[in-house]
Parts: sequence; C-alpha cells; structure tokens
Amino acid sequence: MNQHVIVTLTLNPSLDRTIEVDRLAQGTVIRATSARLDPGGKGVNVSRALLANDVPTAAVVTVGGADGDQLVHLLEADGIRLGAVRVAGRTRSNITVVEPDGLVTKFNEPGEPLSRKELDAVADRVLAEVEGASWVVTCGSLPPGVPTDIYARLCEFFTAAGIRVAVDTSGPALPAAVEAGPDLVKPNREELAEAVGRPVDSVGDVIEAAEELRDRGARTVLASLGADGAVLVEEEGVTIGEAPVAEPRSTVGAGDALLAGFLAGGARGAPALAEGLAWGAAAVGLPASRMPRPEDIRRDIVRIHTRPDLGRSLIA
Ligand SMILES: Nc1ncnc2c1ncn2[C@@H]1O[C@H](COP(=O)(O)OP(=O)(O)OP(=O)(O)O)[C@@H](O)[C@H]1O
Ligand SMILES: O=P(O)(O)OC[C@@]1(O)O[C@H](CO)[C@@H](O)[C@@H]1O
Repeated sequence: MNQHVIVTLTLNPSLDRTIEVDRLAQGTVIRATSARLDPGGKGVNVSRALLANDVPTAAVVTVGGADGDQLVHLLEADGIRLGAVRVAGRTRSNITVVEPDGLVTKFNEPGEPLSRKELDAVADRVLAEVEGASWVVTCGSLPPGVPTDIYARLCEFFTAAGIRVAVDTSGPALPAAVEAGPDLVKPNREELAEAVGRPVDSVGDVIEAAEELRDRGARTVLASLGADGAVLVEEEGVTIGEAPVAEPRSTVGAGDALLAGFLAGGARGAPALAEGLAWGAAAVGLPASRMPRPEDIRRDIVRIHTRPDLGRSLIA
C-alpha cells in the first residue's frame, strides 16, 4: 500500500561534507574545528526530513562509484525507503564551510553525465515507486548534459497519472518545468529572479514574480526567502510568514526542510506554510544539513503576517 507516500527524485545527489572553521581565508591552510558527512541532494533531504517526522516517503536517486555506495549505506542506515539506480558516473561530493556566525560557503560539484539509458532506468524506478503516491517531488540541479526539460516531461507524465508534482530546481530547468503545470514550485529568491529575468528586492516583487510563474503554468508557488521567511502564492491568495532563528548554525537544507514541512502540513494555506516555516527554522538551528526531528521543531516561533508590508525590502 503506497497511499500518501511522498516520493522524491534526486538526479544529482551528493555526499555532503561539512567542515566548521573559525574563519575562512583564501590562500591559507585552515584547520577545521569539526567535520561531518551527510547524505545530500535536495530530494534526499526532503525524504530525510519527512522520515524524521514519520511521514511516509521514498527517495529515488542515481548512485555511482564508491561514493555512491557510501550514499546508499548512509541512507540505508537512516532507514529510508530507497530506489537507488546504479549509473556509470561517480556520485559527487559537495563541500560546505561554516563559520561561527553560521555564514555558509558552499562548493557544489557539477556531477557526472547520465546516459539516455540511465535516464530511462530512473524514470522506470520512479514509476515503480509512485503508484498511489500523493506527491512526486523532483529536486535539485541537473547533471551535465541532462535535457533541461526533463522535470517538465516527468511533470506532464505524473500529472496525467493523477499524481501531484512539486519541483525545486534552478537554472533553465525551472522555467521549463513551470510551463508543464506542476502543482507546486519552490524557488528561493535567486531562482525566482532568474526565472522571471528581473531582480526581486521586496516582498511585493516576490508576489509579482510568483504570480507570473502561476500565469505561466505553476499552480502554487512557495518562495523561500532565507531569513525573510517565505511567501505562498496560490489560487486562494497570498500568505506571508517567517520564523526567526536567534543563532543560525547552518542554512544548508533549510529550503528542503521548508518544502518537506509544507507538504507534510497539507500543502495549502497558512497551516501548511506555518508547518514549513517551523521545519525550515529548525533546520537552520541544526549543524550541517541535519534534518529536524519532532523535538527540534518549535511551532510557537512562527509568525504569519495578516497585514504584510509589501514594500518591505528583503534582507538576504
Ligand atoms: N537565517 C535564517 N533565519 C531564519 N530562518 C531561515 C534562515 N535561513 C533560512 N531560513 C528558513 O529556511 C527557509 C529556506 O531558506 P532558503 O530560502 O535559504 O532556501 P534554499 O535557498 O532553498 O536553501 P537550500 O537550497 O540550502 O535548501 C526559509 O524560507 C526560512 O523559513
Ligand atoms: O547542486 P544542487 O543540486 O542545486 O544542490 C545540492 C545541495 O546543495 O542541495 C542540498 C541543500 O538544499 C545539499 O544537500 C546539496 O549539497
């Protein structure tokens, strides 16, 4: 029985290596004060967050080489239901450097190309997992050479099969997917600005850009704005909220936790936005890309603005 399972797809997953340093200075040897290894990639993180909160999920990922074996090992140790598709290219390692104030510098490898045959195997694997699922969530960057419209094609296919589709990606893959009519897209500020081809500097700009993506095909837009919280633009209207974090530890994966919480919270309206914000804030308070567990999540810090200031400039 697969009812209500949220299936994630990560075509370009990673081993996320995080080191903490006292200060990042180019051209020097820096001794790390701590090091950590997490399974990574946006869909992987969404599944990790859902699993940590007892929401049924399955993660489909490509894996290659010894680093791919390690990714499988880490995910299996977490107890994730995994659809691992073996590919020839090595699984990438992404490196995050965190400074004491929570400032993050991230180095993401491009990943390795996927052949047509490998992409077909991925599609088959997703198909095997999605029967009766409530959502399929396609996430992250595309490895080099993968067609820009791949998420769009998957979106058309799953939408026709009656499964809701969420997309969290960057670059040209985002506008292409939007045209295919996904139920949800989750751009951050930069991705939103790139998709509409103009700067997004205020809450009003975010709403305008999100409405444009809705006009082009996306049903709902959940725009994540870092420390400025998030804006939900859907058929029923606009909802704006935030959840302040006094001492950010690492923002890596906060967008994935926000998306997971939003889906777990019902994916509509203020209650779902509030749940997403609570999960996102909890992730920011945890080291590296650790996903929050129920005991980390504080719903009392969430503020949903009933009379938002649309002219407010964004901080981040
Ligand atoms: N400094 C912060 N303080 C409070 N909340 C934050 C902060 N940074 C992020 N968040 C929360 O996390 C959510 C996602 O952050 P952001 O917009 O940076 O996502 P993202 O760029 O998709 O992140 P990632 O790709 O690392 O998952 C925000 O909407 C907000 O709720
Ligand atoms: O290179 P992409 O696919 O855009 O992002 C990959 C990534 O930065 O996203 C996650 C955080 O959201 C990390 O686990 C991972 O390293």
